[in-house]
Amino acid sequence: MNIAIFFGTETGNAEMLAEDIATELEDQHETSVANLADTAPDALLTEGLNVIVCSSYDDGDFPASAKPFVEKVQAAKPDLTGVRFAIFGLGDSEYADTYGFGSMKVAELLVAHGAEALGDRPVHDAAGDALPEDMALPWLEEIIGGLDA
Ligand SMILES: Cc1cc2nc3c(=O)[nH]c(=O)nc-3n(C[C@H](O)[C@H](O)[C@H](O)COP(=O)(O)O)c2cc1C
Repeated sequence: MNIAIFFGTETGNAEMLAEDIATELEDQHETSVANLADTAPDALLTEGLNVIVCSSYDDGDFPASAKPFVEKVQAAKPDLTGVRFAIFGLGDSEYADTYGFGSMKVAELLVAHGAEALGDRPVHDAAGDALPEDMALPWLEEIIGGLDA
């Protein structure tokens, strides 16, 4: 399957996780990794799966590298019908009022333009003990397994 992995980051954690996901999947799938900052809305796959890894910043805002993509979607208002995506958030529960809001807002934006969200939207908590890859890889394998079935 073609799997395009996109990351929205401020300080690099989402990029590291995106690379880890690609490394894990590349034996069995065609994978690519791209920064949302360099991504146009029409780069989202309509065949295969889009995986988005996105952190949260400031008051539940998008991280810096996601902002250009969000602005492009808001300006172009693309029809994203046929685009399927799975999204994984990075956050910190110390920001209790805006925990995981960056990934939530990206998901809402894509769905508002017709894309389909697959699975739930886990959020890795930087204040917790779990490693992001230990959460993200089983989550994604389950989603991919559902598509292969
Ligand atoms: C200044 C600042 C603001 C943050 N704001 C939020 C927030 O509103 N909500 C949240 O869930 N996490 C917030 N975080 C936590 C980050 O999303 C988390 O550390 C994440 O792992 C960063 O990933 P990145 O390096 O890919 O940007 C904030 C972190 C910093 C340093």
